[in-house]
Amino acid sequence: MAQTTTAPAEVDERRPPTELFRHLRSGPTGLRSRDAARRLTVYGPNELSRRHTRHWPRQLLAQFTQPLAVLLMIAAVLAWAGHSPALAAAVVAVILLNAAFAFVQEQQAERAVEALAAFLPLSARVLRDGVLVEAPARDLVPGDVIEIAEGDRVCADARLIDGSVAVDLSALNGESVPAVRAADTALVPGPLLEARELVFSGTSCTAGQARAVVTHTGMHTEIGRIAALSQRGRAEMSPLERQVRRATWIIAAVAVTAGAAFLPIGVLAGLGWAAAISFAIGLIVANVPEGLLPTITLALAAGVRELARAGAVVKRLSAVETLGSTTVICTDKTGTLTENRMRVTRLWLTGGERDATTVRDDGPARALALAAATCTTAHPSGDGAPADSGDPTELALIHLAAAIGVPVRATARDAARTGLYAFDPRTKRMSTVTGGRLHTKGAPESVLPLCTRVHDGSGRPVGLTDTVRAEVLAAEDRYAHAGLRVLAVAERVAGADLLAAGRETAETGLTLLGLVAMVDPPREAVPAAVADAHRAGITVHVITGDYGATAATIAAEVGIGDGQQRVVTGAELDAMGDAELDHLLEEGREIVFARSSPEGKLRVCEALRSHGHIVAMTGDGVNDAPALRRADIGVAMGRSGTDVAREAATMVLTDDNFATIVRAVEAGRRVFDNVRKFVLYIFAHAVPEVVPFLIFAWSGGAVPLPLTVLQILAIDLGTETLPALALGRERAEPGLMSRPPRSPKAGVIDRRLLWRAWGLLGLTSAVLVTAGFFWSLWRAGWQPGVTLPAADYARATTMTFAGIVACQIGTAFASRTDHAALRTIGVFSNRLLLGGIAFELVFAAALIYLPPLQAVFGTAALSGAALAFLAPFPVLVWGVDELYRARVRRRGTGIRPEEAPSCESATS
Ligand SMILES: Nc1ncnc2c1ncn2[C@@H]1O[C@H](COP(=O)(O)OP(=O)(O)OP(=O)(O)O)[C@@H](O)[C@H]1O
Repeated sequence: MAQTTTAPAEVDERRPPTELFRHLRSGPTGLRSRDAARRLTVYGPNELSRRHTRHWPRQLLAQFTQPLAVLLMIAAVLAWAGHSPALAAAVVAVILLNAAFAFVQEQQAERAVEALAAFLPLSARVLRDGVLVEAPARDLVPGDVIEIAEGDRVCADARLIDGSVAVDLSALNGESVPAVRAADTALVPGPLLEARELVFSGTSCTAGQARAVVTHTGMHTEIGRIAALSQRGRAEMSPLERQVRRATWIIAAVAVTAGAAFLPIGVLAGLGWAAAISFAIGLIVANVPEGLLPTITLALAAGVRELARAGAVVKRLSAVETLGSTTVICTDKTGTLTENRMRVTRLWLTGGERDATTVRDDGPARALALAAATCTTAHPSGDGAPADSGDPTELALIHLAAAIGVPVRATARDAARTGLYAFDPRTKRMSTVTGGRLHTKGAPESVLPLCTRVHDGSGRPVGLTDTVRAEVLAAEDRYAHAGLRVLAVAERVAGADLLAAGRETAETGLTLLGLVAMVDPPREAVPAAVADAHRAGITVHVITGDYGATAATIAAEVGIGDGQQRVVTGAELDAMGDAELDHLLEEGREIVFARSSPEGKLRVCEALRSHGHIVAMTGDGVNDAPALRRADIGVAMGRSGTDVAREAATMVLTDDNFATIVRAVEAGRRVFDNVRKFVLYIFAHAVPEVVPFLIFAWSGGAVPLPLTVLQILAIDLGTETLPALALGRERAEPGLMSRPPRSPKAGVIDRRLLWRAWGLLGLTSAVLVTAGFFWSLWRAGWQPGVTLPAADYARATTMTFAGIVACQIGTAFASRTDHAALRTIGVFSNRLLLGGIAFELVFAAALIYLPPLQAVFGTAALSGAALAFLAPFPVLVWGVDELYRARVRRRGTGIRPEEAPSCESATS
C-alpha cells in the first residue's frame, strides 16, 4: 500500500469556510483537475497504509512455535539423542520445509483477501473543473469539494459547506446512533469528533445530502491516526479450518500413540532400542498431517480469488464454505433479477392511456413527464456527469421528458431546486420543491392518499373522486400484471414557507398528474440460474419494494414460484404473527414479498435462520444493513448499492446479477468438495505405510521391516505434497449442483470419507504394497526368520517404497471425484495433478536409481520384472474405488444425504 508522502500544511478545519477555502487554495466550486493531480503527488493517495510487510518475520517464526512443529522438534531431539543423526536431520528438514510451505501459503491467502480491495474501489462524487464527477476515493486531495448523500461512505475528513447529513460515527467512537452534521459558518468549539460541521473518513452517511471541502486525506485523517496506532487482528478461523485443526490433532494423537506402542513391540521383536525409537519417530513424523491446515486455508483463498473473478467478492475466507451450504436465497428484484435499465412505455392520464414511445404534442402527457423528470436527482451522461449516474428509474423519466419535447437539464434542475425530500424506502415516495411547486413521485398507494385533486382530460385540476381513485389503482394493477413498474406523479403549488415547513406539511393536498409505467426486462442469465438453484435444492424468495403484481410477473418470467405466485405484501407481513410466518416459510413454496420494508426483510431472514436455513440475502439500501449483517451471507450490489450496504455485506456482486449468486454457491460447493478430496488423498496413504510395520510387529520380527524411516519421510515430504495441492484445484464434478445443500452440521471429515480413505483405498494399497514386498523377498529366496543379504533387503524395501508411490498415483485419480466416474471429468483434465504425478515419479526414480541417494535412503535399483509387477498398482487402486463409486451411483443413495439422485422438488 502506498503511503501519504507529505502531511498537508497545517489545515485547521475549525476555521470558517471562507478562511478554510483561502487556506486550502480552493473554493465552493472545488479544484481544477490539474491542480488536484499536482496535489495528489504532494499529499499521496487517500488510503490507509497497512504496513503488513513488517509482520512477516513474526509470522514466519510463528510457524516454528505451532504445537505440531514443536512435536516434530521433540522427535528430532530424540532421534539425535538416539544416535540417529541422519533421521534427526531428516526431521529437521521436514520442519523447515513445512514451515516455509505453510508460511508461503498463509501469505498467499492473506494477499488474496487483501487484493479484493481492488475489486471494490471506493469512489466519491467530487467537483473537478466545476463539474460533479465520480472519482476513485484514493484520488481525493485536501481542497476538493465532495458531495455526500445517503448511503455513502465518507472518504476523507471534511468540513460541510452546504446541506446537512446524518452520519454513523460508530467506526470512530463506537456510538451507533447517527449524529446530525450541518454546514455552518461559525468557528467550531469543543472536541473535533463532536463538531457539528465536520465529517470524518470511515464514517457513513445514513440520511441527507451535503457538500463538504476535504481537509485531510489518507493517514492524516482521524481514522488514519487510529489505524496507525492499532494493528490489524488475526483473521478468524473458518468452521472448516477449525474442524480440520481438530482432526489434525486427533490424527497426531493417534500417530504419537501408535509410535509409542511400537516401541515395546519393536524391542520385543528384536529390533533393539535405538532402532525401535527411530522407527517410532518415523511413524509419528510420517503420520502427523502438519501441512493439512495451511493447504486448506490456501484452497479457500483460491476459492475467494476465483469468486472475485466471477463477479462475487467475499470478505472472509469462511464465506466460501458457508456459500456451499446455502439453502435459501432471498433476492430483491430490481437490478438483480432484472437489468435495471428502465424505459417508460405507458402513461395513464384521466383523459386516457398513452403509448409513451409515440406520444408527442400532448399537453397533459407533457405536464406529467415534466413533473416526473423535475422530481429527480439522477444525472444522465453528458449532463453534469461523464456517464449515466443515479437511479435508473429517474433516468428513464428524464429520457421520457426529452423524448416528448420537455427536456429537463440536470444542472439547471439542481440550480433551480429549493427543497428535497429524499426517497424514503418506507413510504416509497420522494418530493422536490422547484419554483414554488412541489413535485412528488412514488408508489401509487403511497401518493394517491395525499392527493385531493386530479388533472382532467385537458389538464385542469378537478376534485379526485373515488371512481377515479379506483381507476388509478386498476390501471396500476393492469400494468403490474404485465410486469411493468408503476409510479404515480403529483404536484402542489403553494407558498415557499409551506413547502419548506417539513415533509408532512408539504406533501398534502396534492394534484395527481397521472401514472408512468416502465419496463425493466429480466436479465438474460437469470432463468437458467434459477433453474440451477432449484436443481441444487435451493429455495428462492423474492423480497422487493416493488408492487406485488409486478414482482410476481417478473418472478414467474424467471421461473421463481410454482406458477400460482404466493404474494405477501409488507402490510400482510406486518400483520402476521411469528407462528404464521414460520408456517408460511416451512410450506416450502417460493414466496414474493412485495412492498417490503427493511424490518420485514430482517424478520424473514431471522425466521428462516431459526429453522436452520442458511440464508443468502441481497440488499442495497442503508436500511438493509441489519438484514445483511444477520443473514449467513449478506449480498450487496457493487454497482447500484450503497457503501453502507457493501460494508454490512459478506459478499459484494460486482455485476449485481442474481446468476452470480448461484455461481458463487456452486464455487462454494466445489471448494468444499476439493478440500474433501485432498483430505481423502492424504489420509489414504497412512494405511500402506503402517500395515507393513504391523506385519513386522505381529511376526515378532520374523518378517523384516518393509520400509526404512527415511523412505517413509521421502514419501511424506517428496512425493505426496504436489498431487494433494493439485486436488485442491479440481474442477466441479458433474452433479455438483444436482444435489441438495450440504447440512452445515455435516463435517468435512465424515464416516464415508474415512471408510473410503482407510478401508478402501488404504487397504487395497496396503495389500498390493505388502504383496510387492513379499514377492521381492520370495525372489531373493527368503525364509521366515532368516536374515537377508543387504542388497536383497534394500531391493525389498525399495519395492515397498515404489509400491506406495504407485498406489498413491491410483489414489490421486480416485480422489478426483466424490461419486462421479473419472471419465466424466476427463482423465487428463487436471494438468496440475499430471505435473504433480510427473514430479512424484521423477523424485522416486532419483531415489531408486541415483547411487548417492541410494546410499542415504537405503534403496536399490529395481529390475524390469519388479517394475512390471508395480505397473498395474495405480490402475488397481483407482479401479477398486471406481467400482465402489459405480455401485453407490447404481444404488442411487450414498451414505451422505447429498447424494440423493433427484432433488428437483427439494426446495426447502
Ligand atoms: N426514485 C424514486 N422516486 C420515487 N419513487 C420511487 C423511486 N424508486 C422507486 N420508487 C417507488 O418505490 C417503490 C419501491 O422501490 P424500491 O427501490 O424500494 O424497490 P425496488 O427498486 O422496486 O425493488 P427492489 O427492492 O427489488 O430493488 C417502487 O415500486 C416505486 O413505486
